[in-house]
Amino acid sequence: MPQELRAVDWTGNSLALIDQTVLPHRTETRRIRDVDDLVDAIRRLVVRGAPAIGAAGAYGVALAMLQGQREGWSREEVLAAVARIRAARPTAVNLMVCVDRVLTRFDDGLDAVLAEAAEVQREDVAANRAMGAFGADWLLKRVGADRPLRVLTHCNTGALATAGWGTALGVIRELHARGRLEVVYADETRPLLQGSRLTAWELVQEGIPHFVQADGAAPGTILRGSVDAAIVGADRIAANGDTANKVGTVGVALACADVGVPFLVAAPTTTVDLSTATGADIHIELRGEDEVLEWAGVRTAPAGSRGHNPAFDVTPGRLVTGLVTERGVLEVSAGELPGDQLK
Ligand SMILES: CSC[C@H]1O[C@H](OP(=O)(O)O)[C@H](O)[C@@H]1O
Repeated sequence: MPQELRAVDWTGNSLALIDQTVLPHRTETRRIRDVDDLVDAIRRLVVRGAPAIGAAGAYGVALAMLQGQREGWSREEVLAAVARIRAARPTAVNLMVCVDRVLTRFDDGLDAVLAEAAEVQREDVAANRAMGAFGADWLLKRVGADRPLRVLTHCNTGALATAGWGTALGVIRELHARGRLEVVYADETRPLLQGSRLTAWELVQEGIPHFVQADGAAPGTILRGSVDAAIVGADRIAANGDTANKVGTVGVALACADVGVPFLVAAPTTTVDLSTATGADIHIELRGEDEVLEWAGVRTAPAGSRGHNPAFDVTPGRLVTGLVTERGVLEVSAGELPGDQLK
């Protein structure tokens, strides 16, 4: 079942990545043995989602060590290769945090690096399960437990985006498991359709009732009173609660604020970056123009049009009702996050 699938897995001498660029129509696994192939896989979103690319980066340290053994690299060349993995995408802080954590074991050897990477993966699944319970408890208490809930989500935050279970989709899974979920509105999430291709795939596999909707439908769905809450993931959370997440998220948050619908962000503490003061300091990845000018290789915009393609936007902390982490739910108001509860 999808919640148990592993978007990232270590095979003993290579990384096995579910190729998320071909889902839902094909389920294919890519075997990655070289650093350049891992960097490419992260950049093309073969593997994607902040915690999942964090796990891939963690095992990437071992991958660089093994390739270095095969190709006779110096220590400096191995570390330079790891730096390329660490820099493969700029916004999701999990990639840097997880690579840096595993690098602390570098001089203890390959087995120690692999053990640390496996711990990163185990901890992420445990964090997601805890978030699911905390988030479901909070929603049922806040919105009321007299009927099942209608929840909106954006992008994909499920098992595919993590080491397992999911963050925001993990909360949705928990509500479903408790019989407290009526329906999910899943934003298709242009331009790469993580919602209609990946979230929908995970929901269909588990029989979770849902609608796929255009991103542009989300504010109207919220303002018309069709959802009880919105819950999304995150790629980097600044010290004041400003949250970088898939582009289109801030529109959901603004609509929720306008009508008083709770807007929750679900993310492990590895996504919180207390060294980044505000959302203005978060590097937002600008991706290729063609992703918005064509689909499946077919040009949709006229020749002569340019594409503006920020992969993320920043939701101000003042719009975040609550931050769900493995430590519990923080009611976020404008101002500093309680760092002592997040690290
Ligand atoms: C569980 S974090 C998922 C997070 O990552 C996604 O971005 P991308 O698909 O570009 O890796 C999106 O922002 C999700 O909320």
